[in-house]
Amino acid sequence: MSLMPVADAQARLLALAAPLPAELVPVAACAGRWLAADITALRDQPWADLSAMDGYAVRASEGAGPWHVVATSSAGHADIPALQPGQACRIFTGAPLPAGTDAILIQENATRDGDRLTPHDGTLSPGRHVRPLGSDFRAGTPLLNASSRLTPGQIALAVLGGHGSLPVGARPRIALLSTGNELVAPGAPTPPGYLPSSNAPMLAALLAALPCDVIDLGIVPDDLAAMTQALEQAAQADIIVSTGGASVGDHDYVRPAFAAAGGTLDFYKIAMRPGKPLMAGRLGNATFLGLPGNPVSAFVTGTLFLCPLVRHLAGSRAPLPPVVQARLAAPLGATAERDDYLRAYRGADGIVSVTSQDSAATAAMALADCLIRRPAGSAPAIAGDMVDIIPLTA
Ligand SMILES: Nc1nc2c(c(=O)[nH]1)N[C@H]1C(S)=C(S)[C@@H](COP(=O)(O)OP(=O)(O)OC[C@H]3O[C@@H](n4cnc5c(N)ncnc54)[C@H](O)[C@@H]3O)O[C@H]1N2
Ligand code: MOO
Repeated sequence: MSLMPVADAQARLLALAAPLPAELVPVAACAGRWLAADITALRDQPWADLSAMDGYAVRASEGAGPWHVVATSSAGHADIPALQPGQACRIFTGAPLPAGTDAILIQENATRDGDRLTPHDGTLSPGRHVRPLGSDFRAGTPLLNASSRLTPGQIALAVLGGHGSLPVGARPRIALLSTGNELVAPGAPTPPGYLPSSNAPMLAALLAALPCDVIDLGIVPDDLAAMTQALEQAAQADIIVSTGGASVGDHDYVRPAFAAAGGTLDFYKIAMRPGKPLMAGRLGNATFLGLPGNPVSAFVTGTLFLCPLVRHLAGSRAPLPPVVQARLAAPLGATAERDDYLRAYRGADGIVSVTSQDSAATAAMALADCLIRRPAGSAPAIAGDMVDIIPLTA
């Protein structure tokens, strides 16, 4: 089987499943979700001409005063009587200006003696310290576009626009399966022949910044029947992810088990390093992603395939990780027939690839804050060359 280019494999993976249906979610739970519809303001903001300061509402044309303070306006009250010439209204931040006033004299700039109010100087322009009705937005104004990923600021805007719930893409459910007779649970004793299973906690951490629910189904032994049963059980989820058992060894049961469970494989083996034995397909209503077992390979393929799939199902229309250009601090060798995704970090003099690029080298991987993408067939690069990098952020 020939190796599939990374971009083709990403496109095929995303084509395997449509975004999940939208659901109406209370605003307090909408952070990081993708909007499923355009959002329009249901109210004017501010709802009236409001004071931006604590002080007195007056008529600016009477700037020299003095005024007679006859009323009080505070936030949460709407029925303030209209003022006559020569009258002022005590007012607090966020309160509506009475009819007949058009400016705020802040209290630090005035002297009050009983009901008599005198400004310290006579200059006051209309609109001073006033937030006019609808100056933030008017009812009917488009506020947010479908497919935006909701930020804290956008949530504030939607709430002030009158929305208590928003239509957002549903949270994909992701079932994780770790395969291998050699694996024990994190923190469990590791007698000779055993090692702690790190892939599921790593993937859960990778997904923690995305709106999704992770179900860790634990460690499955290298056994066709056990793996087949585990896959059938996992098919309740929207996405099934396995790690390990993806290669061609005698104990690599994931592909035969996937077939035995009734799955349809869409592609296998990608032209990338690390991550070559990646596979994807459909099993029932779930999309299946089989990641290689090496911890670094699982991390890189999790970043380039699993996270985009989750974003796509959750409603993102640009689910692939952004690629940016950056300057190399040190030379890099040529690449062969696969794209290289080098673990690297952004140093003071540019991008530095970590010392070991072995797909089992977790100590080196843990130093990385970006991946350098080097296409197959690249010539050697020297310090100062520009390269593509993928920042390792959610
Ligand atoms: N003859 C060939 N051998 C291999 C090829 C090949 O093309 N021909 N491909 C190599 C490549 S590339 C990779 S990547 C690995 C992937 O192998 P598997 O997906 O089958 O992974 P395993 O054999 O199950 O495990 C590999 C390695 O990773 C450790 N591992 C597995 N799961 C976990 C886990 N949850 N936490 C921590 N570490 C884990 C496992 O113990 C092995 O050391 O195949 C190459 N071989
Ligand atoms: O393609 Mo493998 O993931 O190099 O170790």
